[in-house]
Amino acid sequence: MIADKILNFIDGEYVATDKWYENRNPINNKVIGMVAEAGEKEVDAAVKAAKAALKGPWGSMSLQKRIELLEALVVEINNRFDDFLEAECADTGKPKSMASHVDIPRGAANFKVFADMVKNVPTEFFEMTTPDGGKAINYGYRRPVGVVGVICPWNLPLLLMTWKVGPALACGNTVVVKPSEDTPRTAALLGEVMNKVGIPKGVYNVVNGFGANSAGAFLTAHPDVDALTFTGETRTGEVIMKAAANGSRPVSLEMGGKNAAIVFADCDFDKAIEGTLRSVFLNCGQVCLGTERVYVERPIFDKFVAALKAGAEGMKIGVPDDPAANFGPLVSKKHQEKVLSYYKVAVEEGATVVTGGGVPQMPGELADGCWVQPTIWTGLPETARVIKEEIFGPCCHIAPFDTEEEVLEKANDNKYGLACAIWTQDVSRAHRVAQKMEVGISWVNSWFLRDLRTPFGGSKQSGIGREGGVHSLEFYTDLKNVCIKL
Ligand SMILES: NC(=O)c1ccc[n+]([C@@H]2O[C@H](COP(=O)([O-])OP(=O)(O)OC[C@H]3O[C@@H](n4cnc5c(N)ncnc54)[C@H](O)[C@@H]3O)[C@@H](O)[C@H]2O)c1
Ligand SMILES: O=C/C=C/C=C(\O)C(=O)O
Repeated sequence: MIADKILNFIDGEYVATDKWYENRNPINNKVIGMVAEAGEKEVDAAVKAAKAALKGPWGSMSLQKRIELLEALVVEINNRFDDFLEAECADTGKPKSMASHVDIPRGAANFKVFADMVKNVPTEFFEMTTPDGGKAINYGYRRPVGVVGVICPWNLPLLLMTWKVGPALACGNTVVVKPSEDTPRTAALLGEVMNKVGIPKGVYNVVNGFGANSAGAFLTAHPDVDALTFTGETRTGEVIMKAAANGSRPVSLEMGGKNAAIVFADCDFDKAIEGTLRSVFLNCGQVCLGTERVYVERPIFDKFVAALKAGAEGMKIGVPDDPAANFGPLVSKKHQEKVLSYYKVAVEEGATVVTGGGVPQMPGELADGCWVQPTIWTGLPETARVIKEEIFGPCCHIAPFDTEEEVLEKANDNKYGLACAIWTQDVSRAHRVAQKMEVGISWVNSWFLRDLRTPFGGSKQSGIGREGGVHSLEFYTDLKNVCIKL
């Protein structure tokens, strides 16, 4: 059952407001619900509830009990798996075949991994000699940072929200989440799960709305929010960083990308094609780690372009319930307009359109949806806008290269530095290139293979800070030292 009213979740209660906005289904752009937009009053109530919860049962709860609650959350998310799947696919239009393997399982795993982490990771201890010939010991201990504001994007809504809420709660914080205005459903549903397993009131709060002059800006400006964690566009991250400067609050920013795939002639060709098809087209290209620039060593360039074209043309476009579909719509009309404007720019810049470049013909009411074709270009100079700017759509440019130095120069010539995929069977070259890439995450002969204990984040304008594993503990706790003279 898809809810037709999506409410805020404040202090354990669902809260309506007198301001509503439309929630649309991207497959046909039909209104399928109304979202209660939080104003300053509701954001303030959510932050106050989160602050009070730190002083209530949550703040005094033993670590063991907290871990048990997080483990219960994992079980309950899995019990409600189909509800989360329905909600996520209604908001995004993505194929259920994908969301049931990526989005929802990771929604649960993001609680499990950080419950294990806080159980198993020790803090540091140092013994020292003192000037009088005696001894002192030092030990570190971690305290929650407090109320964490969590600002989320729309591309992997549950996955990216729990990626921050999981460690925040594991470390004993409370949160106020601002989901993307386009995808509020799974964050709201998680409130039911929190209540069901007995997470105390006020620990998890959700406020709906937009960015500027709405819930996003009210949350980031609130003086009782102690830290801000954000995933989204680089320009928005900069605005949030400015807001965080008031009160010297810490920020963690996971932002845009313009990721390269580098394909050497010695690669396992079929695996490189299969991996690049995923990295360009998964989630209709709406993955921050996705490939939008492909560099292929010249001896296999023509063969690679032909095979990627065949793969793109073999994508099965369809609605979430179609079990064969592996390619859904973009998230909104606004995003469809943005991606199509880049399709136009590519042609104006002189690209050869290898495949796609427009809107697929869809039957009946689906014709009003946010569909675009999988698209491949060749023939552009490196200065072209579609090679430099993040599009966040199912498209890539493929260029040939002749030497390792040349491809490193080109792949690194971008303001973003999130991720890359390197395809080669030469192990020395794999390490060499991976380490020279100016990115936070290099995949070799794979893509989006995630071990949640590893550092995750972007270099250059793709981010500030790392989350994942112990790195999340660094952000979500205040590490203190106690020095004791013996
Ligand atoms: N690096 C990563 O891990 C990662 C992961 C996913 C997406 N992304 C990036 O996210 C972008 C797509 O997501 P998006 O379009 O939702 O991003 P966005 O920046 O437009 O919005 C993200 C969130 O910020 C909120 N927001 C906007 N303006 C705000 C303001 N002034 N104050 C407070 N909040 C504000 C939005 O309402 C939304 O909830 C892409 O650039 C993509 O690369 C990065
Ligand atoms: O769209 C961006 C994907 C980000 C993925 C993660 O943050 C993750 O896998 O933890």
